[in-house]
Amino acid sequence: MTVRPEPAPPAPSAHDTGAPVRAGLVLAGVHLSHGDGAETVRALDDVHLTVMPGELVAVVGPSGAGKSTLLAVAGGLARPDGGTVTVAGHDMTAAGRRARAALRRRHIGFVFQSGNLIPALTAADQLRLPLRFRPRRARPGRDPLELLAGVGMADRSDRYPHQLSGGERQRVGIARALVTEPDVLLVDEPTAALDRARSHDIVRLLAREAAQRSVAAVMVTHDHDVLEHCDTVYEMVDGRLAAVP
Ligand SMILES: Nc1ncnc2c1ncn2[C@@H]1O[C@H](COP(=O)(O)OP(=O)(O)OP(=O)(O)O)[C@@H](O)[C@H]1O
Repeated sequence: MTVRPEPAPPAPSAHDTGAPVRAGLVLAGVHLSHGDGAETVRALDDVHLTVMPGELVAVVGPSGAGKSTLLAVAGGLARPDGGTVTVAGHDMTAAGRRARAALRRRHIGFVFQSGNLIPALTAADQLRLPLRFRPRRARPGRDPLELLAGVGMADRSDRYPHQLSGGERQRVGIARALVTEPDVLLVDEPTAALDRARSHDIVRLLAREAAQRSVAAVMVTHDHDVLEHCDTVYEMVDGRLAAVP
């Protein structure tokens, strides 16, 4: 695990071409408040974050610090009050609602706490669904069965969620998020329902996929055990994000 001071350094050059590598995700001066009047909560307070392709960033912090809000804004699910969010070079904050939804489907994969799978679909069909609904000009996507094999689920591709363990459901959830070949992966507490060994397996898998597929990945977690697999760790406190010294 390496810890990097904030703000992130300039993009490095690609070894083979000398071309600059474009950041997968950039949040610059992002603010967001919930509620109004005396009830206002500043959930994000001047947040800066740069995640390069291939990098797995962890965000830790106390309950209510703003971590889920950070993922919602990074994923274009919520619009910040100020600042910009850029995904694979596209300014999400400048885009209208429909354009933002298209950018989200084209460039972003989400992984949720417990997999969030659809009960009536087999593991393979969980992956086929987002491929069917991908927007025009999106990448063709990965082969669902190959991808399931890659996450250790080759012999369970025809199982339904209730026939899978918590760790297996999470593997399917990760594969589903990756099947559309996103530039950015946003991961919310992936180990919350898992034991220690499974938790390490899942975060190792996330780090491997991010590195091999040049995905910029952000994982929110309360699980300090798994931080060793992450490239950079940030802490969020009262809406402010800081690199962990
Ligand atoms: N829709 C909302 N309306 C009003 N306040 C909200 C809303 N969503 C979140 N908040 C408040 O914003 C702050 C940040 O919430 P957020 O869910 O981002 O925290 P978190 O760090 O993800 O917490 P946890 O670790 O418990 O999931 C909290 O004070 C929360 O109560």
